[in-house]
Amino acid sequence: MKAGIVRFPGSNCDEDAYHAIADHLGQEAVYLWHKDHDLQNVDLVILPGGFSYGDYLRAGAIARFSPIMREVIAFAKRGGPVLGICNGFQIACEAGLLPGALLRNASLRFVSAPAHLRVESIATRYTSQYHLNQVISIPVAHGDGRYTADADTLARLEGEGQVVFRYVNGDGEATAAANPNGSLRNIAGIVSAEGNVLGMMPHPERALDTTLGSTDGVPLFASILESMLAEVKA
Ligand SMILES: NC(=O)CC[C@H](N)C(=O)O
Repeated sequence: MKAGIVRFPGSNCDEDAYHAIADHLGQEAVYLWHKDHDLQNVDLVILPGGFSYGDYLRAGAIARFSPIMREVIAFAKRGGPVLGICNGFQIACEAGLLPGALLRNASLRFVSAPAHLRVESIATRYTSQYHLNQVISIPVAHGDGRYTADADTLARLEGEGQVVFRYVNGDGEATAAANPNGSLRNIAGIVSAEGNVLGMMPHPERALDTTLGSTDGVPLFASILESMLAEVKA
């Protein structure tokens, strides 16, 4: 598998994403500069976390117009897998690859803390290696993570099983206190209707080593590889 990690001015989780692919999965990883027009035949695009363009206007609102995004959007429309983490989720929403938007945290504060998530769907290429309803610990670090969408979109996401991760407490309950940013329905991550684009505010690439406090991000990257291998065999 060859993964492309997009670097925007202000990306700061690009090297962590590279580390996840190259060192944990042992797969090829390349950086894709935001001004490039060529995806270099990658099998997976990662839109990493950070503060692209300093989050000016709105997080992700400028990055969405970077030249590489035209290629990323075309890749996604062809069914190519795109993983948007944190700022990458914001960019994916701004680019129309995922429905809804990420607003300023309800607290108006940047939040950096471990968060419990419940895995709401294992029928995705990103979560097949988890158990359904598994409660995992993945860190969040954002100022603009409050997921919002209109009522029809929310109903569709819930009805079609597109809500993939929800903020919960340690007992797996989606309470208001467990919600770090005020996201509607405690939504932490969603997948596109076609299943190829996943956006999530928490950082699975920061939960791959025991020294960092959690290895609960490992199954996410393992799921991606597993789905690629299954496609090669098919
Ligand atoms: N770590 C991240 O990607 C978070 C940055 C993001 N732009 C924010 O909401 O603050």
